[in-house]
Amino acid sequence: MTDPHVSEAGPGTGPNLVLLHGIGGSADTFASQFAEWGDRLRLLAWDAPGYARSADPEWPLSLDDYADLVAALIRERCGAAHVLGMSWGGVIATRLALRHPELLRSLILGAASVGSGATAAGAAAMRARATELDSAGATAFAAARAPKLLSPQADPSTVAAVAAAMAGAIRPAGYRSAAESMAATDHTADLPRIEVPTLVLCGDRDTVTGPPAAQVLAGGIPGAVFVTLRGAGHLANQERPEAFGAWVESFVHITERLRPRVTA
Ligand SMILES: O=C(O)CC1=CCC(=O)O1
Repeated sequence: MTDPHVSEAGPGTGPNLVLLHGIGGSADTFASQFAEWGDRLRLLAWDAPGYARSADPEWPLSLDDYADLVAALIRERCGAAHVLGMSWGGVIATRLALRHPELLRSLILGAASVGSGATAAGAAAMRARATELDSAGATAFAAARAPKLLSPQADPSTVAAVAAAMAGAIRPAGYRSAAESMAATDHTADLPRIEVPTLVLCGDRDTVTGPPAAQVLAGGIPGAVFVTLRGAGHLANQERPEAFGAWVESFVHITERLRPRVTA
């Protein structure tokens, strides 16, 4: 497989922050974070295989495959990193923390869940999405999906921008592979094994995963910090970038100070 596209910014000295987009996104859905942090954090955001500028996967990838690709990216580009995943990206980041904990300085989960495989209905709904994309096409699919990802207060121009970005990012091969990896995953029993400092964020107006799914993560991961962002829907990093950014940047710097653990 050809290497996925990675958008990069920031000082080579770090701290390094890897950004993993959701199932309807791309590296560009972190535009606000690039604008805010680009001069003080080293940012690396991929277009997952089959999304935006990255080539389609030759076969469907498992969640282990996605996590191992991110692990390879971190090893090649920066050695170790803070990892922020939104939604599906958060599910990949969780698997990365389980499989390659030595590569993570911290784990930051935005609008994430344990995976759609936690319930049979969730898994079926996720698989049905890929079929819907096949039949509707990217533009109509994204136009229908975008309003559900923002709070009811979001202005129409934000909804239109989210729809346009999604339509430009998604293709059937990438989306189907992502949806299948979500549908096949339930991390509930694995959460207590996560040893990486973890921040869980979610918008209080998120009706896709929302506070209940975030609370399962925060309750299951030892020592996790849990933050609810008022007025944000599922795409909290796009809808409330200032509040989202303040929490994430603060957590990155706090966890940087946890190391090295030098004994006196
Ligand atoms: O498109 C959506 O419904 C939002 C979403 C679910 C999983 C993910 O990554 O994004």
